[in-house]
Order: sequence, then C-alpha cells, then structure tokens
Amino acid sequence: MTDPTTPTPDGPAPPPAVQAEGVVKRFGPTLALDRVGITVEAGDSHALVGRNGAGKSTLVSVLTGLHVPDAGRVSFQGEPAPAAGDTAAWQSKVACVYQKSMVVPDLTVAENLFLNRLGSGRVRWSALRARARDLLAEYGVEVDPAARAGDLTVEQGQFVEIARALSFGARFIILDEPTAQLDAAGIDRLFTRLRDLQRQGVAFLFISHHLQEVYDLCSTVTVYRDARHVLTATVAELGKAELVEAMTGEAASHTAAWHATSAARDTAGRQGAEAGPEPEAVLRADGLGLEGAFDPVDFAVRPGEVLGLAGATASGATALGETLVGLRRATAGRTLVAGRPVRPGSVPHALGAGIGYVPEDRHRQGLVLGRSVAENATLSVTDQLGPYGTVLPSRTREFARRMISSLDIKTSGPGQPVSDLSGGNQQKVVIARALARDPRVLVAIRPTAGVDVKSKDSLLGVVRSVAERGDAAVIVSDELDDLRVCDRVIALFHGRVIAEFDSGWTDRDLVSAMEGLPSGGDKGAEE
Ligand SMILES: Nc1ncnc2c1ncn2[C@@H]1O[C@H](COP(=O)(O)OP(=O)(O)OP(=O)(O)O)[C@@H](O)[C@H]1O
Repeated sequence: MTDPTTPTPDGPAPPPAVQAEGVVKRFGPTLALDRVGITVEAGDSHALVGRNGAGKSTLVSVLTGLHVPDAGRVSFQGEPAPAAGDTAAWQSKVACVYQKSMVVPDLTVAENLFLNRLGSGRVRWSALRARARDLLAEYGVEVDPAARAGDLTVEQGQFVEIARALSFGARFIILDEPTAQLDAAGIDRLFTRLRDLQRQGVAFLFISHHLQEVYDLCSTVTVYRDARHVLTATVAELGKAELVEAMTGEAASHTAAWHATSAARDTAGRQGAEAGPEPEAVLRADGLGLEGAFDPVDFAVRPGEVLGLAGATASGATALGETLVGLRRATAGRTLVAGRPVRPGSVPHALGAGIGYVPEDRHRQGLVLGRSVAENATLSVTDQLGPYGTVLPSRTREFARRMISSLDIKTSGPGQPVSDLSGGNQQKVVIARALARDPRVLVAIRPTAGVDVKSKDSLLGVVRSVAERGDAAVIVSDELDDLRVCDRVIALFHGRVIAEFDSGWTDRDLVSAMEGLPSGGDKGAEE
C-alpha cells in the first residue's frame, strides 16, 4: 500500500486530516489556549506533548466539538468543522479514545457499536449482532459482540471504540494517554493495530507523557507550553533532550532526579546502628494474603526505606497495595504499623495508624471535584485547621499554599475548584492530601500516572523525602521511573512474589520479572 501522505501519480497529496489555526480558549481568567495551531496529515501519527496544564486536553475538546473556541478555525480534510452541537457530524470526523474506555458498561458490544444509530423502528437483535460481528472483523477486532461491554479489558474496550469511530466514517482519531492502563504486551498490540490503520490512511493524534512511546509510534511531534504552540518537528530529527527542553523551557539537566541513593540507604543503616538492634519496621506484612488476588506475603519496610511493589495489571501488586491501606480486607495474615496491628479492611483505621494513601484512580477515590484545591488538600486534616473542631479558612488556605508551591501545582489559587485543574495537577492535589497528615508510611499506587516529565521528578522526590525524614514509603507501580527511587523492589506475577531486587537492578531484569521470567532477580521466587 502506498503512503497516503505522499503525492501519487494519480494526483496531489490529500488534504490534512485536521488543521487548527489561531485557536484561543479561555476559562474565566485562565487562558488555556493562546492562538495555537496543529496540522495532522492524512495517515500520519502525530504526538502532542507538554507539561501538565499546557493545554492538550483543551485542544482535544476543541477538536472533538466539546468546546467552542473563542477564536480560530478548525477543518477536517479541508472542510470547515461541523457546527457546535451537531454530534452526528462531529462523530463522522473525529473520535477520542481515552485511557479508560467510554463505552456504556451495561450494554453489549453490539449495542455500544450502534448506540444512537438504532433508528426508531423495532430493533432486530440478531441482525444487529451480525452487523457488529462484520464490523469488528473488518477492523480485525476479536471481541464477542454479545459480550457485556463492562466485562471487556481496557484494551478490548479501546479497540471497540476505535472500530466504532471508523464505522462512523472518521479518519482521524485522538488517543489520550491510551497506554496508561495497558501492560507491555497490550501496548505492542495497540501500536501494531494503529500502524495497520495508518497504512489505510487513518491519522492519529497521540497524547502521552511517555516520551519513549512518542519515539516508538509517531513520526511528527508538536509541543505546547503554557497554552502556546512551541514547536512542530519530525520525531526522527529531534533528540530527547531537545524535546524535554521544548516542553519545560529550560535546558535539560543531566542529573536524573531521584534515584535510590546510597545516602538514603545510609540513613536507614545509620538509624539501625544508632539504635543498636535492627530498628522496628515502620510497616510489616505478616503472611498477608487475599484469596484470588495474591498469595500470602511477608515483608518489612524499615525507617528510611522506600519499597517498590512491581507488577503488571493482573499481578496482584495493586491489590496488595489496596489491602495495605484497608481498601480490601485480607483473607490471611495481617498488617502492622510500628509493631501494632492495623484493623483489616478499614481505611479510617489505616489512616489513623499512620498510613497515607495515594490511590490509582484519583477520580473515584481521590478527589471531591466540585471543591477547591485547598479543601481537597486538607480533607484529611480538618482536625488540625482550627480550635475545637472548627476549620479556619485562613489556615486552610495557608496550608494549601504551602502544598501548591512545594508540589508545583499549576492553579490560579487555593480557591480554584479541582475540576478546573488539568489531570496531572489533580494528581498532585491527591498527593498533597496524603502528605497532609504526615504519615508514618506513604503507600502510593502508580503515583505519577498522567504526570509530566518534570513534575514526575519532583513528585517522586516528595515520596523519597517521606522516607528520608525517617518514615517509610511503598510505591506500587509497573513504571520503571517510579521504581527507580525504591531501595528495594519486590516483583509480583500472577499473585506471587517472583523476584526481589536491591537497587541497582537493570531495566531488563525487572521487566522480565514483571512478565513472569524470574531469571534476573537477586533472590528467586519464594516457594
Ligand atoms: N473547565 C475548566 N475551567 C477552568 N479552567 C480550566 C478548565 N479546563 C482546563 N482549565 C485550565 O486550562 C489549562 C489547560 O488545561 P488542560 O487540561 O488543557 O491541560 P493538559 O495539557 O491537558 O494537562 P495534563 O497533562 O495535566 O492533562 C489549565 O491551567 C487548566 O487549569
């Protein structure tokens, strides 16, 4: 098949899949897009990158018809964008696939595919399923049309959404952090499918904080910074340092920010030496198990230590983290903080015992979206904000201001509703809230999901500093950058500990362990 972006003997190159020019979008006093543009050629895979709050999601809303820009023009394949509110027309031009599938969970795959297209007459379900099967087969998606959409994996849900978009006639698809919930094999399959579709002339706009993915998948990259367009370049001609420089506006520093340092390990060691015998573990899992999720496991996290629990989606690592914080009730063993057992299955008790928690799903578990940054950041410490149970607004604001500056939260101020913040900045508010109580041990599940490269370093630095003041932290993640700050990493696979590493592991060894190949571990699987 010929590359649709190059002129063929039959005629000139096709018009761009999408072209935006001079787009301005304001939210009250916030200028979210300042005369920006982007051109995605037919059949291209084009990355859009930028720090949290740079304006990426706002552009997506403009390109999908959800927001009307205050100024500027958008065209698809050379024709002006549909009128605001003409949903059917927008659907025939563009679709956005998010990290979590937007399909309706209680409907079948077939119903989701033909949602809003069923017409007014009687629906013949057998015919509908047959049409769905044909459509899925056409795009190579192996999913049962009769399956309940809510039972699909994230990957299947995304494929169904892509097939749905293409069946509306869209030849331009936006992928907003599509890999955030996929493991390595899932990412490979997604990228293979996207490359196939590109060869058929479908264009993609790919938004990701994982710059390596940009290099793996995309041929063009556009950078936005502080609501402005900074650069558009051919990926192959742009070095990573230059890309990061364009995103941050600063020369890239060569010091990789937070690694488990010998200094950190010394802190743990020195505290042990001064106290004579081995210091009491801040957190201990004692035969802790959850049937169906992970086998009983023993570990101790010492003062000054950051422990990593590594594992892919179904490894049991997340379930273990959620059990430590009381979100799930263990079916075996117990959790102890400073030698004292924590009541199983009780988040308030875990909090009271000194466990701070950064959840994976910040929308469901993390934030009250309608409330302000200050209120969210202080939800867990209202008892410390005024005398006799009162909450002094001045103290709340002061507390929030400190958090905003130490975590570099991009907001117009402590009073701004959290719903108005960009995704990455919302994650920082969740972390601020977990830190507010000065936890003895911070348990963070994929703490940097959706966070930009620069903020990632400072966030991990904050987690590290909890350990450095003599407390401890546990990071549950499959992100190598998150795990690099750990002094020790336990890898799980299919609910079992498969390997354990001291810091200094190689990427290859840890990735192999997370994929079930224990070869490189310092210690073999525990039987
Ligand atoms: N509905 C809204 N009301 C007020 N301000 C908003 C709203 N949506 C976005 N903003 C602001 O617009 C700016 C751009 O936000 P946007 O969500 O587009 O950033 P982003 O680049 O997608 O960031 P992230 O990587 O964190 O997702 C931010 O300052 C944000 O606070």
